[in-house]
Amino acid sequence: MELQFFKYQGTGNDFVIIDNRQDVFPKNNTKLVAELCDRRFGIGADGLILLENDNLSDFKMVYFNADGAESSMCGNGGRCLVAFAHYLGVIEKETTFNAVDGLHHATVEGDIVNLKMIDVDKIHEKQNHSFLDTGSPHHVQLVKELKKFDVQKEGKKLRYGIYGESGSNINFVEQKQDNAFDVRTYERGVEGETFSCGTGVTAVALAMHQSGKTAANEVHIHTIGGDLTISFEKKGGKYSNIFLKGPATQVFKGTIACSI
Ligand SMILES: N[C@@H](CCC[C@H](N)C(=O)O)C(=O)O
Repeated sequence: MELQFFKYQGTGNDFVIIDNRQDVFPKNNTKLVAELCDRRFGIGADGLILLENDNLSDFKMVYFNADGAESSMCGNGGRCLVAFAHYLGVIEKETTFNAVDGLHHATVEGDIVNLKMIDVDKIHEKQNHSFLDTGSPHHVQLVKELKKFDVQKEGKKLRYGIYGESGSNINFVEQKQDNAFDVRTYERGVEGETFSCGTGVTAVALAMHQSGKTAANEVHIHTIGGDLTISFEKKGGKYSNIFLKGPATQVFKGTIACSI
């Protein structure tokens, strides 16, 4: 059958998006998801997202990594799905939608989507890194000369080495100004470096604040694929009102033949 799809990107983190309100997509077909995300034999993407009906909110987000497995929250994917819902006319400029980590509020202004992330009250600070969950698990580590850093090799080593089979996403960070950081991320489920990771840069902003590298409540992050801003409040050891803001755009749409 012919499957209609849309391709979106948020700071270079790219996704195949499918309108699944009529329940047309076989969610348990891991092989099909991986094939659609394949950059040579499929459409090509870091992940695939379904937009579905939801009883509690405007729509539901179902996220799969490029390896075909359903996974935890994707921040850039969430921003792209909000842009898609706006394009479809499912929402106007404001929304609340349901995702694997709970309800998310978001606003759309042109191609800028501002997405509220889950509260964070646990940041594990180790000798040379931090670990926290911003909807997905993230290792955050400062390095020197980030541009030259071997993200693929070191990311892969840590992803399995410290965190076992379930793994973690691995973020390498270089501070540029008091409130500005460059970040490169190795994503589990993609098993390689992506151009940007939304839950990852959110984790970086909070970890840098918690460790005293910045006192700012609005942090600017530069990734390979573009710039994102993270704002938050901290009260009694808990980070809340965390917002991830940046561009999310439709790249192309089409149909693909698949045997489902
Ligand atoms: N690219 C994402 C993170 C996607 C989930 C991640 N690969 C995982 O399985 O933990 C983002 O923008 O947050």
